Amino acid sequence: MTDTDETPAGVRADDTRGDGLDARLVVDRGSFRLDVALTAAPGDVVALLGPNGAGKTTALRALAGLVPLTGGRLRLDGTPLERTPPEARPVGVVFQDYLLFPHLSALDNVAFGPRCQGAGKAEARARAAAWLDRMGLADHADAKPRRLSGGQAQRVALARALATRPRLLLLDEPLAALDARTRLEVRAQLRRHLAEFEAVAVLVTHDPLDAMVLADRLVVVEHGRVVQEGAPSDIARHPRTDYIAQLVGLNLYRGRAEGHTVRLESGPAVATTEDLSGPAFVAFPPGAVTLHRDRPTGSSARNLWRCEVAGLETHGDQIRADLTGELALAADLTTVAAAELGLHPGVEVWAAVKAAQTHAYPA
Ligand SMILES: Nc1ncnc2c1ncn2[C@@H]1O[C@H](COP(=O)(O)OP(=O)(O)OP(=O)(O)O)[C@@H](O)[C@H]1O
Repeated sequence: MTDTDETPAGVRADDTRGDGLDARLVVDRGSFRLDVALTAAPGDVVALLGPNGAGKTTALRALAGLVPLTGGRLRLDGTPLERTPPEARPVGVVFQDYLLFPHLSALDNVAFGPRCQGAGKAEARARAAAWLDRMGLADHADAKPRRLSGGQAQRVALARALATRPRLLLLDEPLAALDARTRLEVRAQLRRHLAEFEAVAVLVTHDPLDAMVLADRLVVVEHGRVVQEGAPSDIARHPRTDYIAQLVGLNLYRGRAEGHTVRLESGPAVATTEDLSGPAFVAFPPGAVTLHRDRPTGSSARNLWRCEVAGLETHGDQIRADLTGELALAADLTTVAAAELGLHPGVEVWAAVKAAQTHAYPA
């Protein structure tokens, strides 16, 4: 081990966290240094989020063994992997452009992993067929990648990664190659597959919505360092940097859509302009919320909630208010507006959001 493998105070040096991922990834690339600690329990979906050049892909490649660690540690289910070559790691990777073998059918692409792990041809193909079936692609088993749509190719790539029964699933910008409409559909499917996945999944994205919808926990990386991590809603309401306030500035809730309304799992209903039915997410930016001390009259906003100010934080020339009450949400307002409203923790406010400023997505 190198001198960068420090043990945090209070943690025993031989504590290997038997289950899941326990990593501190230190990678030097010229003048760039990545130094990121990542831990996750089986079943966790962690999103690495950050701007271009932050080091997300480097972290993912280090987990896969495609770039060597300069220092730190990498343990999966208690087993050190630093010296294990990529092909021998129990790790499945879905690359951004999928990297399917063009000359192989979808079935043989998926069977490739189990074959490499020593499965016989028939068994590998049977496993591959079962995965394609699970992905709703049984009818496309014989298709070559060029005949698959973007969404289908993405599912084949996911099936190929999962067919090896990885203990760590890595996804590099899994939705980036898709057009906006396909993306909605594939995001919802990917979310379901990740929810069923029993080991650790780490995905890299610079799309905050993908990160918030797909992951249980966000790890925000800037300049090779973790600047904040936590549950998506906590980060949105308590961003630690101006950059994160802008990046993860999204109020996002789960519920059930019926026409132009999404009834939230815990809380009120949110009016939207989208017409959906079934499980859905609904989101709106903190800037779309207007706050009032008295119940507004004559407002065209269809969404109106009684809230209390839990906290206020300044980000640049904006103030982010953390609100609790009928609905927990973040609201951005100017410092002048905050002063005029006399906002401080404990003050009761009405929060209004126009239906046109919310967006609903299938979940
Ligand atoms: N092969 C390489 N050799 C040297 N430096 C590299 C190499 N690949 C990436 N880097 C540098 O490492 C840093 C992190 O890059 P990385 O691709 O990990 O960032 P990222 O967060 O994934 O960005 P993006 O969202 O643009 O993909 C950048 O400063 C980049 O210039």
